[in-house]
Amino acid sequence: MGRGEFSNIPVLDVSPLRGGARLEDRAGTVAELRRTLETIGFVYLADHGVPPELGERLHRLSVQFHDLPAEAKLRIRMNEAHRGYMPFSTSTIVTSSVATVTKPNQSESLMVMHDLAEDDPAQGEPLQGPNQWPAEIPELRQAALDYMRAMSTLGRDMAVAIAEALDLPPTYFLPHFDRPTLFLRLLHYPEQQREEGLFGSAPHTDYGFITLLAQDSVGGLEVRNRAGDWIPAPPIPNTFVMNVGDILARWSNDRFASTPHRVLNLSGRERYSQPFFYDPSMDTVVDCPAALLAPGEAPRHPPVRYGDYLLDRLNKNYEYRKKAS
Ligand SMILES: O=C(O)CCC(=O)C(=O)O
Ligand SMILES: [Fe+2]
Repeated sequence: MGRGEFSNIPVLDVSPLRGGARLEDRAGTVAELRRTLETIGFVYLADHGVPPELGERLHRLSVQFHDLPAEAKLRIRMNEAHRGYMPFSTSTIVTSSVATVTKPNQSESLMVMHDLAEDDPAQGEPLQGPNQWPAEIPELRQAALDYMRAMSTLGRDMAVAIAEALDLPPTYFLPHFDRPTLFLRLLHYPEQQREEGLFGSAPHTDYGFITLLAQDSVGGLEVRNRAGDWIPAPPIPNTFVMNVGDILARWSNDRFASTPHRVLNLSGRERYSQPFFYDPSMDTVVDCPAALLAPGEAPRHPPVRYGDYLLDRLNKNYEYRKKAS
């Protein structure tokens, strides 16, 4: 199967990739992971070790949050540190390499990032600041933090497996995730009409390393193959959809595919989803490992500091940041 040639997204049992499994038990799963990240860039993770109650609890609280009156949500409107509530019609993906996007996404969301202690020396640096929690739902904070912790364990397991899939030492990426940049986005998509150029989430690729998505039972996520067909990525209970982001594609010298996807919620129901973006430390320099290059071959991209790259993308795509940049 060549790059982009797919008509469905496979389910991978990743229990052999969880911490502690022996190398010889991992080889088959790693090979399958390599194949699917090269050709599709998307895969469902089954038997991933994240307790289902954590995601279910967060989902219930996300529904409660989005049910709050607009004034309550707007009290925690997104801050300069990229944490808080994003109302409808405030993000337009102008950096999309995939489509000319002009209509804002039909979604609202609460953005949570890695939590910083008040006395953390990084406080005040770009994207390092306080999370904002709704006073009306005090349980949300702990539920989100518990979920992010469990998902970070899975993210780290996947970073090890991804290194193996690239024939790098298993620990290759770990120093780059010393202080990982984490985003948990609690998204709400109202039902929408079919209309030219109107999307819950317009066609885009993700910025970061990997995305681990939990979605409810409604469906609407679609992934583009090489022929230009949009392949559904329907909900499968107790799995996450994992996909390769642009910075992993770049790190891998484009061996792994950061594949365009979109959300269209034509179901007639409200849709909720919880993508978790597991990204490297802000200070990490993303540079193609020499081991991925043939003798004399040049890397396809110059090295970039992840934090600089990320700020550039965010400044272009989010209304609230445009004035500042
Ligand atoms: O809600 C979804 O299913 C996908 C969301 C997404 O693609 C994103 O937030 O990057
Ligand atoms: Fe995405």
